[in-house]
Amino acid sequence: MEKGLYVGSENPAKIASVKEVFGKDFEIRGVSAPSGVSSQPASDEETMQGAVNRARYLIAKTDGKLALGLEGGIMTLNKGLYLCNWGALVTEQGGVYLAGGARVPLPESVVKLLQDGLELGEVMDIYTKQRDTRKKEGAIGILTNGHITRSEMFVHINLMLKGQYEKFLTY
Ligand SMILES: O=P(O)(O)OP(=O)(O)OP(=O)(O)OC[C@H]1O[C@@H](n2cnc3c(O)ncnc32)[C@H](O)[C@@H]1O
Ligand SMILES: [Mg+2]
Repeated sequence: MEKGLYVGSENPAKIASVKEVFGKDFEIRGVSAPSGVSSQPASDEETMQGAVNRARYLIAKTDGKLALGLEGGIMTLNKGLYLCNWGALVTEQGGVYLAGGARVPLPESVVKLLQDGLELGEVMDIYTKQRDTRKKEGAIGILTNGHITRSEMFVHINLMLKGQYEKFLTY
């Protein structure tokens, strides 16, 4: 039987990114897992915690050899709001690997709607007049004119997680 890697999400953009990086060596299973933080994390700390919580939940609840949490959020820097993303890979033995993703400033029109209490996913749908932006190119795709999609951004995070995990195995 293939080794199982559980991803704490049913979002196709997240699952595709994990398949791309870990799919050769693991059977990838996407299942929703509670982040244990706000549905719209508002700092690096909270976003990272959401990723860790999702992964820890799945390593405890499943027979997976590895569990991976990916979390999107926003954070403040120099009075501006930025998109941020974190990934956490947790092993059966309880080891935790962390990696942070790309950050870009959020335009004022987006910030205004976030301050009204909307989630970034909802704001991006209003902004683009489309549905489910978060499952497609994501905020990062919209803000970078399609040069980096949400899935590609998570691929980068997953590669950083995979690399750290591999390094650990060879120590
Ligand atoms: O189903 P899950 O795995 O929860 O996936 P999600 O799309 O809701 O993503 P997160 O929970 O990781 O993100 C937290 C919130 O931030 C929003 N968000 C984060 N990154 C985004 C992106 O690149 N594009 C659109 N929305 C994003 C998302 O819609 C949520 O409201
Ligand atoms: Mg969510």
